[in-house]
Amino acid sequence: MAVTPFGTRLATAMAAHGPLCVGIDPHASLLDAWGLSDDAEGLRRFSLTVMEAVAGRVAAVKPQAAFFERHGSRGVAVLEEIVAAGRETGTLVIVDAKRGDIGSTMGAYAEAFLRDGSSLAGDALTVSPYLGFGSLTPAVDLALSSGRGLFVLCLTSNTEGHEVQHARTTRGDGGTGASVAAVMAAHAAALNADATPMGSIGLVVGATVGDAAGRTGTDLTAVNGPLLAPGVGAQGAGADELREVFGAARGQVLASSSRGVLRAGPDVAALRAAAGAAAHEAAAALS
Ligand SMILES: O=C(O)c1cc(=O)[nH]c(=O)n1[C@@H]1O[C@H](COP(=O)(O)O)[C@@H](O)[C@H]1O
Repeated sequence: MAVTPFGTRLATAMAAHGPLCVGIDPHASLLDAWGLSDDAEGLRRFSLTVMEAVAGRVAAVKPQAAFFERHGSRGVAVLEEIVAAGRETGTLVIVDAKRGDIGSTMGAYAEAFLRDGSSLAGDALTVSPYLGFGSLTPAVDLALSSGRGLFVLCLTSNTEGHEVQHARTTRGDGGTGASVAAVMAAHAAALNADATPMGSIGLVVGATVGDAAGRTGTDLTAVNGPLLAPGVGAQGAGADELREVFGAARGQVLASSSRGVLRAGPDVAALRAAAGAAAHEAAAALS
């Protein structure tokens, strides 16, 4: 039986629950604020509480791998539990591991995060294209053949990203070419061509980047794939910023908030209310 592509599954989830992804970022300070120990057991209780609050109620969750890896193998086992919980509850899981390496090694990362049967394989993976977009080919191939997706870093929410992402490439004749971000977006657009309602190769474009897409000549409307927008909430972006950054591309935006929602915990009802409010705000901003 043919698998349903990630882009289709995400579009359905966004239509049902609104354009919000809840980031699961168990910072040591949040574990402490929730009265949990900074160890694998605290991490597990934190993460399962977030899933209890939002699973089946938001379009996606995005566990940030570093916060699990810092607890060693027991932390990674908790990440596996979250991936399994997503599958059981029908909640899309974007594993935010930001992998990127030479193609032969990228193949192994793809096997870990995108292969059917791998305990770390959610529905999509964040990847870094800064070893060259072509180095991601093994991940692109496995994602597309398994009905999974990728979110390729394009214009990240941190200001340090400019020196790489806003830099101009050199044309064959030696003249100044497109920006690096625009080149990454064009690669994604090519992979998503003809997909409906949208393709499975998304981009990460921070909600904090202001008019960066325009300044770098990055055509977000042409991507025809999901645009993951972290930076909502704790990094200061809200409805106005989402509208400014995405303009006519706003229909494909999945706004992402971690601490802005997680700070409402550990009470499940309060977490659920915070996620609902964030989803409502994102929907209003992006409609
Ligand atoms: O890929 C990401 O998710 C990401 C890209 C980016 O440009 N900026 C960014 O903040 N993120 C992630 O999004 C989350 C933001 O968390 P909050 O600032 O707490 O909402 C973190 O897990 C970041 O690693």
